Amino acid sequence: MKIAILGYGTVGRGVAQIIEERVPEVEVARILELPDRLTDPRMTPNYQDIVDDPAIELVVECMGGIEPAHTFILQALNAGKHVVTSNKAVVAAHFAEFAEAASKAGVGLLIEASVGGGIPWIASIEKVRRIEDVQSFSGIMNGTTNYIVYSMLKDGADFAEVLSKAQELGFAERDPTADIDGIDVRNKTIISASVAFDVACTQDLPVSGIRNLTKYDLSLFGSRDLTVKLIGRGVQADGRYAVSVEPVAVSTSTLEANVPTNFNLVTLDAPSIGELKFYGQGAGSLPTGNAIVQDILDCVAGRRPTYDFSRGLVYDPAMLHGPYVFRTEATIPGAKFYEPGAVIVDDLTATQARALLDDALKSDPTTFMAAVSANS
Ligand SMILES: NC(=O)C1=CN([C@@H]2O[C@H](COP(=O)(O)OP(=O)(O)OC[C@H]3O[C@@H](n4cnc5c(N)ncnc54)[C@H](OP(=O)(O)O)[C@@H]3O)[C@@H](O)[C@H]2O)C=CC1
Ligand SMILES: N[C@@H](CC=O)C(=O)O
Repeated sequence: MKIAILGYGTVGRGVAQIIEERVPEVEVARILELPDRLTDPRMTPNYQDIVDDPAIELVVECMGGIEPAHTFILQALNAGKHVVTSNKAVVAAHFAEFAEAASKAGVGLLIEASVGGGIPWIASIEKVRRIEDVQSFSGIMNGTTNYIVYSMLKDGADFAEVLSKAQELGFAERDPTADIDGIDVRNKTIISASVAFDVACTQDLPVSGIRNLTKYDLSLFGSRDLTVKLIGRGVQADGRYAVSVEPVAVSTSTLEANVPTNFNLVTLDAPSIGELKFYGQGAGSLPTGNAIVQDILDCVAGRRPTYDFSRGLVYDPAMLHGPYVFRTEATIPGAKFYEPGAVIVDDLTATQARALLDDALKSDPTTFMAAVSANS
């Protein structure tokens, strides 16, 4: 199969390398590159050269961002080309539109690399769904923030210093605020919920990140045998669902607490299979490239995933609730002493907690908030 790669950066190069070294049945025939970087005869700065070429059967989009990725993906699908993408921002924003275009054109839309990098997460959700509903999912879906927390704890490193190291290593987003403010996990949570629950998941979910996490916060939780992880999660039951993204204080004895460096760990729960955990590299050139090449090979083998967002589950924020700790100088209504400088509110929904955090940030911009896991 002849394919084109849009965007020759960390992920695009990983895809090309894996295909060249290991997958002779696929040929990277064209690469969309910027006009000042045309170093290979396959490269073109003009997308029409790709979309109008009938020999190109599949387009890999790994440019990132919303536009022009959104337009290029739609043009490819409408031209009858399969699309494989790692771009969670554009999939989270336009999933239903892409799915409809792919279905109309009778082509594949494959998005494995958009969540969990090299981990076969989306394919596993789809496999579970052949038999039964996914009741819940949760996990560490962002390598950069896991790497930050891990390095702060292990090496006593400073937040900013580790973040720039994550950028150098190629797994932080171009705009790393997407990582540290939870936006990247929000996109991955939206995509996971869409596939797991058949919902056109709202973009308006409660999202908090680890921007204000300090070494003091880690020692505060550490004194109670807890550590902090940025967790995306979703739950559904009885025609309702809820999703959230927030720092969670988890027991140091859990698998989540012990996930090192930039690894991811995602979990799903379903009635007959029970709890399933998936661990691996959630980012990086070759792991992410590997997930894309797996999607390409699935497409060659005829796999055309279908996505159905018509189930009509109702969003119910009350489904996700529990205790929340705030390290702040602001006054938090209903809060009790937790540790010096920190208070706890016994039961809040994720949405209520996010609203309290917004209020607290007005008087103390350094406020940090974390949910306390039920297993702690
Ligand atoms: N890096 C990772 O580990 C992972 C990344 N992803 C996702 O994959 C996507 C790609 O990520 P990554 O490879 O890291 O990003 P990079 O920034 O390394 O690569 C993107 C490349 O696309 C180029 N590009 C952007 N717009 C255009 C355009 N209009 N025409 C031609 N080239 C263009 C960029 O050029 P320039 O730099 O000059 O703008 C850059 O070379 C993103 O959506 C990201 O979120 C998903 C999983 C893991
Ligand atoms: N920035 C992301 C890249 C992969 O999705 C991360 O750190 O996990």
